[in-house]
Amino acid sequence: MDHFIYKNGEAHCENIPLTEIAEAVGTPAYIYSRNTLKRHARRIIEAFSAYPTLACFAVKANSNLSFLREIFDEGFGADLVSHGELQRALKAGVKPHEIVFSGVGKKDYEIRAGIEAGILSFNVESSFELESINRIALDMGKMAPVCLRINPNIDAKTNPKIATGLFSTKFGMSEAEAKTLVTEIQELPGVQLVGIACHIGSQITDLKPLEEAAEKMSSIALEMLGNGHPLEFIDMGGGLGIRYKDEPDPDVEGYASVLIKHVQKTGLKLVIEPGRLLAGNTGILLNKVIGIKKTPQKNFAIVDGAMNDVIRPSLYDSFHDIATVHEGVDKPEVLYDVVGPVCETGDFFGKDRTLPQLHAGDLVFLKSCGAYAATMASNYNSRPRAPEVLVDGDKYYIIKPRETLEDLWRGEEVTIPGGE
Ligand SMILES: Cc1ncc(COP(=O)(O)O)c(C=O)c1O
Ligand SMILES: N[C@@H](CCCC[NH3+])C(=O)O
Repeated sequence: MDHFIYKNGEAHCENIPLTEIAEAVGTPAYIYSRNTLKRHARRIIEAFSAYPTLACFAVKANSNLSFLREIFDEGFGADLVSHGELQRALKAGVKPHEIVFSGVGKKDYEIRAGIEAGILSFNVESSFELESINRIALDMGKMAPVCLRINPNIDAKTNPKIATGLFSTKFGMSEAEAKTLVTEIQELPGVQLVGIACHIGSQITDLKPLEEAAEKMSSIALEMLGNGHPLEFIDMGGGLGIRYKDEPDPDVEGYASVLIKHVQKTGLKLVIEPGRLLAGNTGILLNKVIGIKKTPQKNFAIVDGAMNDVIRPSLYDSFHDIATVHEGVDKPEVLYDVVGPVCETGDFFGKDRTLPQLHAGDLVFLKSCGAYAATMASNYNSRPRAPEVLVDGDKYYIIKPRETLEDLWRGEEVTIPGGE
């Protein structure tokens, strides 16, 4: 979050005071630092430059078109999970042959669109999906590139809701099933094997499980290559975690070296799918205090952002740091639950947070909202989606305007015969 800094007692994103953005676009608003994003992207590319690697940004982390454009301009491909993400990535200028398409339940129209676009690979998660891809490709007179997503049964030591590499989850297939399917693929004229993939989870702060996965995947690849299966790459997924609270800063170079150490034994190209690592600490959600409510037990700071804007605290009990836009050095410190206006007890951004005393109208910001914030937003309680702003030095751009109240209502109603 190093491009969000206090100057003259007031928080800025790069050179722009957050108060200026609040005046221009209102609150709540997502604000991203372009230079932080560029720096993160370049650090990843540099860390993997010692080995032939394709870094595919996990579009689910942040699918704003301008945000994506910045990432693709730095040489990233895309990891996607839906037709919608495919369209957004293409619109933002990704090279189609640098796209991997993940997901346990791809529908026929999504598979067709991926084949039409000419993507690098479908990361196949089941035998039924392999059959669908083969059927659709043959129907289109094409051959679809596929990669088998293996579940390596490794504990990523992260929040269970975002762990994906254990057999108890719906993701991937066992090593045994993958070994059966690689042979079956030879009999399927509509698909061509290009690789194997895994993704063991998200917000992983220990390199050990990631290394264990790389070791396991490399040994599976060596065995498949030995049996004459023509692999081109190993896709190690994403997952390296960031600092939300007291986690270590991500060791991008250490991460690159543990993956490369094992994958290079196979001679295959490496694919990675980072999401949070690029985007998470590039952005904030700026909020205004609507009012302060005191009860015998608590002080509630009720802000205008809510769980529909950033759902991570409500959904995963995730910690996001909260700060005031004005430093408030001369103010007494008070313990607050920072909550939104949504009609749910679970609508909170932070509990028992010590902040300089707040009043209605004060601006507070929720940190680490560059990933899995705007993309997980909803219209719950019929609230409009917040705008997104990209700051670049002395300038800022509204890269998505606030949804208007009319947008929320328009085209929604179908009047049934006899209805009003
Ligand atoms: C298949 C796949 N790839 C990549 C990612 C991106 O993960 P992260 O944002 O933790 O890097 C995810 C999300 O967990 C995923 O499911
Ligand atoms: N949405 C999750 C992570 C992504 C999981 C995707 N497999 C989060 O906010 O942390």
